[in-house]
Amino acid sequence: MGRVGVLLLNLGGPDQLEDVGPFLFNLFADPEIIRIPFKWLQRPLAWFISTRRTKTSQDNYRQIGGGSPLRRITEEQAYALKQRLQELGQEVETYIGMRYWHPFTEEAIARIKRDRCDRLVILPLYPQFSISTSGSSFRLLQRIWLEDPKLSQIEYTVIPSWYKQPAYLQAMADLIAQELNKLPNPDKAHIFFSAHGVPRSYVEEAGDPYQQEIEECTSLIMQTLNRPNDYTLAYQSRVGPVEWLQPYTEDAIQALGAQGVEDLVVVPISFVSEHIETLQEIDIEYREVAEHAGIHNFHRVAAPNTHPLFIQALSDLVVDALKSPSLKLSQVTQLKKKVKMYPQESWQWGMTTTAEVWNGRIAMLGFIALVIELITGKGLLHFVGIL
Ligand SMILES: C=CC1=C(C)c2cc3[nH]c(cc4nc(cc5[nH]c(cc1n2)c(C)c5CCC(=O)O)C(CCC(=O)O)=C4C)c(C)c3C=C
Ligand SMILES: [Fe+2]
Ligand SMILES: [Fe+2]
Repeated sequence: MGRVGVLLLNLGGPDQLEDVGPFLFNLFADPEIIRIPFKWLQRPLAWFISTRRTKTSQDNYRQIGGGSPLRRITEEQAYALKQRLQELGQEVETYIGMRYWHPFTEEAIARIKRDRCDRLVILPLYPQFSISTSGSSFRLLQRIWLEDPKLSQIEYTVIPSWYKQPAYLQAMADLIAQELNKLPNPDKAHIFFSAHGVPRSYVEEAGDPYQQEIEECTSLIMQTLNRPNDYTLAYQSRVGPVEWLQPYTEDAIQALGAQGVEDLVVVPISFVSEHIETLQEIDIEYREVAEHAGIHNFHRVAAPNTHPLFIQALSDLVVDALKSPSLKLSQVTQLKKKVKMYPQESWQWGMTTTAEVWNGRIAMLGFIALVIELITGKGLLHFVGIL
């Protein structure tokens, strides 16, 4: 079979407080994260938003020890996966390609070339597909492949999403059961799935399958868990002025408090490692929301991290991918049906209707921003919540 590599894709996170600004710049400079129809505006806007957001974001990272644990945990997962595959008689080398921070995807590809891999399995560490996560990484890889003809020698296959994988569902069910079993009356607890949100337009206009995959994943986990508990699904981490998938986690927690729920068991559902959204947003911010809503027993289910069943899930995915016909990066968007990656075909240079509408919107926004800033001394983005 030759040399086999497994490329694990993830978002990346700042290792220390000084990294927060440049990390945020990389994130907002990604057109799959902020969709604007003018390429030239992307980087100035990314610079503007990241500069203004850095302090708030640093305060959050300070609360979890001054940096993201994502790199360390992803390295542990990569190591455990390699060990397990070795036990199964499958020698592989694992590589980590982060989208917005070290080790960058480009660095991983350089190592893959240096090691002369003949076969490569591309495995995003996101169980569900979203344009903003796996989609963005696939897009970047497609560009890297186009720019480097040598890469065409590597026989690769992509795993687009894997939220139905049985060992993954069992790992999630086991982690939930562990938390429920700590309670005096486990059946009474309300299980609260908190998924990372995306803007509603991703699903409704761009055809992102994310919401459907999250919903299906949640019910599959509940079936696997096989307990009588009530459950809710809500979406966290909204940023910016537009509407995101609803219900929002904070609203749903308040509604449950008003209904008299006393025990809440929160399950982070779109990530497979601890990071700022679990350690800070859920454990600190949403715990406080729950407390105010009268829910005093707030519990959080651990992320899969290196749970043996989760590592088994990853290794099963790799073994299956090596046996199946290969799936190319260009085939993923077709497979995910009508997903429209940025830039959408209708967005062209010149005076197209879309460009005209956007020119008008931007001019109007600039004017409103100026008036607000003159009256209040604060910029518009402060009010729309992005800063
Ligand atoms: C499935 C997971 C994720 C989706 C979907 C997603 C979409 C998405 N995110 C932003 C903006 C931000 N994300 C930030 C951090 C962050 N996001 C994810 C995962 C998903 N994002 C993770 C795992 C992390 C944390 C990494 C870490 O440091 O541990 C941040 C930075 C943190 C902050 O300032 O709040 C921003 C900003 C958008 C706009 C978006 C969809 C369009
Ligand atoms: Fe995010
Ligand atoms: Fe957040």
